Amino acid sequence: MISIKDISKTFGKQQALKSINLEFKKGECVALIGPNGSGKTTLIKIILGLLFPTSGNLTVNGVNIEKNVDYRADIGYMPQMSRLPENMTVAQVFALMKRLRKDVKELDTDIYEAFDIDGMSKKGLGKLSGGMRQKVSAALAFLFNPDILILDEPTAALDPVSNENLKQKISRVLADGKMVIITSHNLSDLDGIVDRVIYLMDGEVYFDKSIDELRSSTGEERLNKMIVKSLKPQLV
Ligand SMILES: Nc1ncnc2c1ncn2[C@@H]1O[C@H](COP(=O)(O)OP(=O)(O)OP(=O)(O)O)[C@@H](O)[C@H]1O
Repeated sequence: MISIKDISKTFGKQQALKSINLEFKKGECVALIGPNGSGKTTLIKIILGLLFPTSGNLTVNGVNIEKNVDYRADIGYMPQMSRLPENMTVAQVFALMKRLRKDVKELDTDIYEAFDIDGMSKKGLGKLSGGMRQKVSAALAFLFNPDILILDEPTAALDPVSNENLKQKISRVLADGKMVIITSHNLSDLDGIVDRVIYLMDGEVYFDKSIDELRSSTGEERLNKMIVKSLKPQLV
């Protein structure tokens, strides 16, 4: 579905990504984790076409993304910091997005309903709490039934019930054959939903392993313990 070949990205003298090679397949839920500044958001932005790589090649469903940007319609993105237009109400932003995506006939309103977006529809986006903003971003990410979901720290501001609602929704879309890439520093949020872990460090893939491999190599059941045991002692 997504094929990343030799992708590097530099910002001035800072090399944010160093020759990354990765393949993402249908139905996979991949955790993209690593320390602050390891390159997770840069990689996500490159997949989304929001940043161009300095070198390398990226194809989505076989199409080189530099040649065709239509692939973006197949990706639902929940950013770490949503840049929502502050002067619009919640209702207005959903109306606008629906007008822009008239091509999508079947909307997925599960998260919209679970998060009671109607209940905040008259509020201005600039007046929402952090958790409310995250709920609006999540509802928008799922709304147009994308094949690929990219969720950057999706649970950081969510209350426990909403967090659980989101996890259940992720499991359902995976069962439908969609692909999910998720980043989080809170590894317990990823327990039970991810089936592969990519650990980035200093812009490089430090390891890329399935949960089954991690379980058998570490003898642990919880993701955070698997990760700690998989890192060299000096890095823990
Ligand atoms: N627009 C930019 N200009 C200059 N440097 C940048 C820019 N964006 C990212 N970087 C640098 O690239 C490196 C990787 O940053 P990135 O945001 O991808 O890390 P991250 O793994 O997402 O971190 P975090 O866990 O803190 O969100 C960092 O050293 C960062 O300072």
